[in-house]
Amino acid sequence: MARAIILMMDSFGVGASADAADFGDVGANTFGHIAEACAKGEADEGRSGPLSLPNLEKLGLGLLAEESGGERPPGMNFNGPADALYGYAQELSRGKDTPSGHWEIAGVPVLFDWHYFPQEIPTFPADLIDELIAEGDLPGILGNCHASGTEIIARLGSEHMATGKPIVYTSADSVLQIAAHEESFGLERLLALSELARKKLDSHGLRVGRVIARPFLGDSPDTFKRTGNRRDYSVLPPAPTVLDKLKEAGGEVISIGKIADIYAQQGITQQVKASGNDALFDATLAALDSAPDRSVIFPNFVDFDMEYGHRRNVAGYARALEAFDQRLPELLAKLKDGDRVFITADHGCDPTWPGTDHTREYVPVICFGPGIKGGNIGRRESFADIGQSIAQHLKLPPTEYGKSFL
Ligand SMILES: O=P(O)(O)O[C@H]1O[C@H](CO)[C@@H](O)[C@H]1O
Ligand SMILES: [Mn+2]
Ligand SMILES: [Mn+2]
Repeated sequence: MARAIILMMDSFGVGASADAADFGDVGANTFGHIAEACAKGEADEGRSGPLSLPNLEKLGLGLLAEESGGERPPGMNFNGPADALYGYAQELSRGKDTPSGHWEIAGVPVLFDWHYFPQEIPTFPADLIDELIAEGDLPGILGNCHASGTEIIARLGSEHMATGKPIVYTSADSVLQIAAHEESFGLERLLALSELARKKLDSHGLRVGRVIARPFLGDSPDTFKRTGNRRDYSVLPPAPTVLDKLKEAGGEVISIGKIADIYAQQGITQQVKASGNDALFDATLAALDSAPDRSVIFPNFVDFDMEYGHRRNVAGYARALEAFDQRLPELLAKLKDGDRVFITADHGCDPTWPGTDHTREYVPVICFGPGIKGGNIGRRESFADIGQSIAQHLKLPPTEYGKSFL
């Protein structure tokens, strides 16, 4: 049995990378700053005291974070030896966005520049929006600016419901996001409009990473809440990833949560939907019971990023980390000979950092499984080392980028 399980802790950075200055992120450290706030008693909502991650610590998380961030995050007292291979990786891709991070982990760094919308109002090109309004049969749009997704539905949600104009916005990422009410506007209509926006961007030659449909419910700024029916419409990865190689070889690639969307359905053989970190973990455990030899089981734990990182909610992020840590023994108990678990992240999103966007950081690289001897694998030059290690483990043709640590 040879299987790979990739636990993607979306946005769990472990310290500003060497090129963080290019992104205005020198000093950012998602993990380090959460641990500091916890140690100071500043993250006591729904939890209390120093950050407690005993299971991740035994896998080398504190040890690797000391190297990547320059000091041991407070609360991390385990001195080894670790039960896992542990290190950290810098990103070759030029963006600190979700597709870049994910594709690079699967062996395909993004070496071109995405199209980003300017910090102006209106932010989107007039001809693009005119076509979207005409072909989408809309009375107009709201927003047309940079925004945080929860803030903009609180501000414009009521006007949206009254006028039927969808809220179209972007962020520091290469994204066009459309928020609309699931009932008053309609979920199917929102998804169709998002697909249309994807086609329009492509036909205008704009290399925008993703169109994201952001459905929400509620009837007032206090009750508006985004639902689990979010959909991402990504461009295709520029080259075959290790997932494509496994699918091609007849293996199973099981997407749990938004993975399939992030890879634009490429190289995916099964899709499991789940919303929220706990349900995603449950689905991962269920997949472990059924996945055959030569499988990749790939969940994305999106709450870290979407619910806490972007919302700059330190206590919430700490709670989610502790909850994730507490579930790891369930996963360990299910591993079979030949299983290799990889724990990593796609970028940072330091909840103590100014603004609401991602931060350019190193990501953790942890690998363990039955019979594996732990040890320090140091600083990896690309996230692609994970893809290459998976290619080797599953006896697939090598990926173009990355060095195996197995
Ligand atoms: O503020 P919200 O809508 O959550 O947007 C965030 O989510 C997007 C996709 O992950 C990112 O581009 C980021 O800006
Ligand atoms: Mn992400
Ligand atoms: Mn994000």
